[in-house]
Amino acid sequence: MASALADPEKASRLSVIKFGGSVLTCETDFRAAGAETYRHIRTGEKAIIIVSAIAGETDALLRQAEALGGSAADTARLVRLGEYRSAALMGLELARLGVRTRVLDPHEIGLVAQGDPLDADLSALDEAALERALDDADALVVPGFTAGHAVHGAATLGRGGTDLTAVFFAARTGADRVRLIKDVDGVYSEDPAVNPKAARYDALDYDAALQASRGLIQPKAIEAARAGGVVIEVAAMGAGAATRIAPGPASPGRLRHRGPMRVALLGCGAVGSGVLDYLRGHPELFELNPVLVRTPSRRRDDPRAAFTALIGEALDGGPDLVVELLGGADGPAAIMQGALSAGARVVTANKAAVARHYDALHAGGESGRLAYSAAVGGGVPVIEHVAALKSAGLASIEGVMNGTANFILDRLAAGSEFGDALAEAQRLGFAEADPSADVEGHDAADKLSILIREAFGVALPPDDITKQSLSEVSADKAAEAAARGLVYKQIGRCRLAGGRVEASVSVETVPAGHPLAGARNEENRFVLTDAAGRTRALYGKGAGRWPTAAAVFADIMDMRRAWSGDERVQGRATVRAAALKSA
Ligand SMILES: NC(=O)C1=CN([C@@H]2O[C@H](COP(=O)(O)OP(=O)(O)OC[C@H]3O[C@@H](n4cnc5c(N)ncnc54)[C@H](O)[C@@H]3O)[C@@H](O)[C@H]2O)C=CC1
Ligand SMILES: N[C@@H](CC=O)C(=O)O
Repeated sequence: MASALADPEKASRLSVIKFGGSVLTCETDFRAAGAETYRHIRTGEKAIIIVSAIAGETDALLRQAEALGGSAADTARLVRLGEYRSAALMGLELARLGVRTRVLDPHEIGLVAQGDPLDADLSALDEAALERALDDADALVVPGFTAGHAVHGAATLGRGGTDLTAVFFAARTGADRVRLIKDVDGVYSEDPAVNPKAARYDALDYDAALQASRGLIQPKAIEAARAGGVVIEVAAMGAGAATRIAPGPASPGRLRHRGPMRVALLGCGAVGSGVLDYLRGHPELFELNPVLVRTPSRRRDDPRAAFTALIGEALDGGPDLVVELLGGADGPAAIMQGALSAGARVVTANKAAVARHYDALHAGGESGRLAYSAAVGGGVPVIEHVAALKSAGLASIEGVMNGTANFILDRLAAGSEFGDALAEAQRLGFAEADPSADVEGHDAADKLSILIREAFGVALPPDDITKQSLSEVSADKAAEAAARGLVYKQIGRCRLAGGRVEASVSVETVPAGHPLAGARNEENRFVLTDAAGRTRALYGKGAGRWPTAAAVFADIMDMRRAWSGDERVQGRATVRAAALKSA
């Protein structure tokens, strides 16, 4: 099918992901759905997210319509509200993580159906409108199950119709992946909740899928996939493996279930507390040791976990995974080295420890056992992009890479006092425990030092990077700059010149039209440039509980998949050199 999105480079980086009512059982489930979406975005994919109503809402709305006894078209108008609500909740969750997101109602993208208004078939989509929306967003959220209707104004697509919406979008956009997220890890010969001995399939053709997946996938969606040549993946939240529904022979495949991974969480502050919530959302995947905090007595009323001040208790029994979120450099680095030597995997957001102990933390460690995506950029997946674009020959990186500094400068520009702006950044959980790290540029230098390692393989300790302090900037100076069309920014820069790396953290004014000038609040921005002058810009939230915890949790889920042998998951290589734009 012809499509404005059929450009192979764009289409191969586009996923359609559908979250059904079995995984959206209550409002807190949107947190897990957001984390699942972020996992795709951070590998460089764009995603169209199709959502169902929260479980039970459609039935309740149908009962309400039935009691009133209106027309089919008015029933469709009422029943669609469950999906509209889910789309809004998903948009809010993704925005909280800093994912550039747009929620689109059917009329904004010309999504139209025909036939019975309560069991309609999708017939039209304005692909050009969708492509325009994708230009400025990494995730588009669309309510499933509903569309406009030329005759009746509104329609729903029959039970399970969100599957049909997802397949229709995949067919029309040329996306190479449509993933239906369910509460099972694939299609079984029968419902495994009823018959635990039912056989799971790795692959099924469309006819076999129609037989096996009754009650799991809407039959109209399977027929639409067959007609549109769409490969459907059916998977559980967070899983790599999926059942693929595509032309070809059926292939049974039982997954190896390893049970919960034992996790030691060290630190439960701004970031650790968010990570604890994510971990608790998956009791089937993670078993928590007592969480390391300074004062367990202050946690008496926190029912989420057991707490301890003793590192020995936190690491008791040799956990499979250590998540370090303490802050500081030497102490945490020693703990992480010990854990790696003992064979554990380690995830951290600690840039000071990684920058200062890079060699020790990478020495002897099996590759892939240490991950620190959140250490640079918070929720902006800059380390992933640098790793993937390295082969294109990166020449320089510049960016706003400290959320607190950017937040303060933004507030100064709005007339706030320096002290008030800093206090607010601390209250919001952006600042380091010692905020002079943010203000004096040490934190940005730590991040730059890590990026230099990842991009150029060169060791440049953070202490050797020149820095400028923010403290010279005031509201008056910011106002003077604004009158001249300039904006103050703290900018980290590094570039490879004649085999040597030059790097600095400066506080300077840039013209309002500069790519870094528009960074607002705690936002981070990065511009990666290759030797041919092609650039790639990355934007997102660089600090704060949820964006950072989502990045940490994405690393944790990668570790869990590797640990359990569930590695059939898209990797970092999804970000391609083609993602670089000519200047
Ligand atoms: N807050 C943010 O936006 C981001 C933070 N990070 C990094 O994540 C890490 C954690 O940051 P936050 O959660 O913001 O810090 P935080 O200060 O809010 O939390 C750290 C927690 O660990 C506890 N802690 C420290 N040393 C301890 C020890 N020896 N024993 C027991 N408890 C101890 C502290 O009491 C505190 O509750 C840091 O390395 C930070 O640089 C990275 C990206 C963003
Ligand atoms: N203090 C840091 C936290 C994230 O790395 C910042 O403000 O950027």
